[in-house]
Amino acid sequence: MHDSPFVNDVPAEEATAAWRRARAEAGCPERIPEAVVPVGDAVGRVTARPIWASRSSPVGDVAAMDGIAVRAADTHGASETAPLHLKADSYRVVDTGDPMPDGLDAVVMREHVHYAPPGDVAELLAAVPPYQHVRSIGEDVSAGELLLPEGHRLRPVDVAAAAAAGATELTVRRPPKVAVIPTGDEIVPIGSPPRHGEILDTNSLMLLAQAREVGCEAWAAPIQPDDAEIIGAAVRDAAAAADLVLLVAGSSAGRDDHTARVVAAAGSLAVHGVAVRPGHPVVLGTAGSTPVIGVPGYPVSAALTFDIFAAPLLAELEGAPPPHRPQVTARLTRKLPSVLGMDDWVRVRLGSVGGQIVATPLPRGAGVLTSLVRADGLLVVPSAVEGHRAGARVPVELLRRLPEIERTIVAIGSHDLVLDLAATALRAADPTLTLMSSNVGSLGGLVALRDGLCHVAGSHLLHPATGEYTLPYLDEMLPDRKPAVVRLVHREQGLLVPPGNPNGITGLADLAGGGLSYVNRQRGAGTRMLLDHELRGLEIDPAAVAGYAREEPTHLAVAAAVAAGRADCGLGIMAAARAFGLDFVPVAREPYDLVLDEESLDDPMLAPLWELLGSADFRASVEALGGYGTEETGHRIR
Ligand SMILES: Nc1nc2c(c(=O)[nH]1)N[C@H]1C(S)=C(S)[C@@H](COP(=O)(O)OP(=O)(O)OC[C@H]3O[C@@H](n4cnc5c(N)ncnc54)[C@H](O)[C@@H]3O)O[C@H]1N2
Ligand code: MOO
Repeated sequence: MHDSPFVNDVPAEEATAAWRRARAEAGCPERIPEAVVPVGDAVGRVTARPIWASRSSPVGDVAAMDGIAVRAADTHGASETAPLHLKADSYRVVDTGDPMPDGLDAVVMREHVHYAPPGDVAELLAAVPPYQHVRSIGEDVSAGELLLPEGHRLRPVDVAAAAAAGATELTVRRPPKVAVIPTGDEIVPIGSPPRHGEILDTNSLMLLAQAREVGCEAWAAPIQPDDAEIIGAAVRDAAAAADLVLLVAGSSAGRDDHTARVVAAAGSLAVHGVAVRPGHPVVLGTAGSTPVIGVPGYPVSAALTFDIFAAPLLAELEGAPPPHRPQVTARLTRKLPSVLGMDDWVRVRLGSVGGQIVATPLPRGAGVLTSLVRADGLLVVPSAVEGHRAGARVPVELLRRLPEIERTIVAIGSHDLVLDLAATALRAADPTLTLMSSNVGSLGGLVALRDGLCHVAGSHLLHPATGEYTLPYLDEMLPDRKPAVVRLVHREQGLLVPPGNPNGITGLADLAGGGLSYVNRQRGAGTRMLLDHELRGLEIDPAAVAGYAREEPTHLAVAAAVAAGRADCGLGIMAAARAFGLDFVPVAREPYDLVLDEESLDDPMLAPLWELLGSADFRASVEALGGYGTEETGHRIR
């Protein structure tokens, strides 16, 4: 395997075991050395020894309330009808926390004491039991008691209790030291404007922050060129100073991918390739007696590699339990294919519909870091499972707190920028409210609504026979529901063309003849149905439109394709043209509606959305996007 440039994927568990054996053989320490630190600096550290109380807290009996200390026996028989009068020499005024005066064993709260003439006689209307309102010695902790075991990550309450129990210093594991080594001739530091072909070193930024987030001391070496000797020297230097080395990129089979060879030369190569996706070309090994991870360069792979391999090792070195995220069961809002033979780590957005958590898979590409940015959870499709059908119940690890997930309006269907605008406005007004919209096309949205997987479905489905939008589909698609329809906007659909409209395109009629290349939307997208409808009207055969078969999933993706010169035109909304500096040739004006269950109209969580749609400010900001009409925004049309 050492000589092969090819990645040889092994199951994650096997990889972990092989790496553990290699670390033991190389003499890697099982634990990080101990350090004695002042209690005040110990939060976040892991105890290397148990913490025993050397002092009781409180150190003696103390008053638990402001009032007077008395002898309980003296108060026998006191009642409303037979008030008891205590002279000044048989009680003492005390405040909370004062040591109990000798011979006195109970406290009467100030509120229950009346002073009778001559002013220092205390009148009690009730008897008190011994030790009323007294905190006795050791109530919190007694000398000799075990306060915390070894292997406990110290929290603010822990260090306070340790100090109360007599500790001034604690024996903990010092923070693990993590060295990050970015590699690659094309990698440039953050802050320098990258030229085409150059890549910003965002992985170092992220990996350092991930290491620090789990309590490590972390640093990054300078970016290393694609040179095995130079990288090897950097690995040896880092290994001499760190508890874990993260060698970034160069992990796969490219001409400049040296990681596996460098690690083999610096110590031992235990694993090259794990059956996880993303992140499969990961390298696990040692350099001297320091563990090394060859972190795949793609950002999502890099982030997940830290989670899957680095974080558990770092916890182990500190003698702490491995990191763990809470898990929930969620229903998938759409089908999720997955390859056999790989654990597939899928990023999902979550919401709660009808009391059930629903999960919408995000884009899978290992370079799509925004998929992790937007993720509320991680769903692992195990290697033996070939994906899931829509509606399937799946386990999801939470990346966001449940109460936030539960306050998420789930919009599925056709996507529109106005929904993004609404999402930001709703969040600005209420930081606990999220509007999540995911794009599966108008038809997909109505299917999700039918199956109870979303709150609202965004739709602009043209019904060719009637020329009406969305409404004619509802009885057919949602026979068991009582759908309501709220108008979001009218919007202008048109051809997105390069700036200056170099082909002089005037409308869809120009697609006849096949001289222009077109970029289409996916089946089920309202924009595609509009195209088909218009082509029929113009008697143009779709098969004769060059590029009809090329599909993009969103308006913005169509705009990006035109901007990059991959097509001469594509149908989309004006706002997408603006975003990419394209020209726009109007084709049609269509309504874009939100479809929902009638009873959802009264769902308090959705109320801020209806309020927003009625606000003049919001309408003005929609109009400012260009190509939108808001005269019916927020109107219920069914
Ligand atoms: N023939 C094969 N090609 C690839 C394979 C494979 O198995 N066989 N695996 C693919 C997979 S999966 C991944 S993941 C990547 C791993 O790439 P490397 O670790 O070899 O890294 P590079 O090729 O040098 O770079 C890839 C990519 O990573 C990004 N990158 C790299 N460094 C940084 C950094 N410091 N900050 C941000 N981003 C970084 C960058 O986008 C590079 O283009 O290989 C596939 N290919
Ligand atoms: O395995 Mo790679 O890490 O999918 O992108």
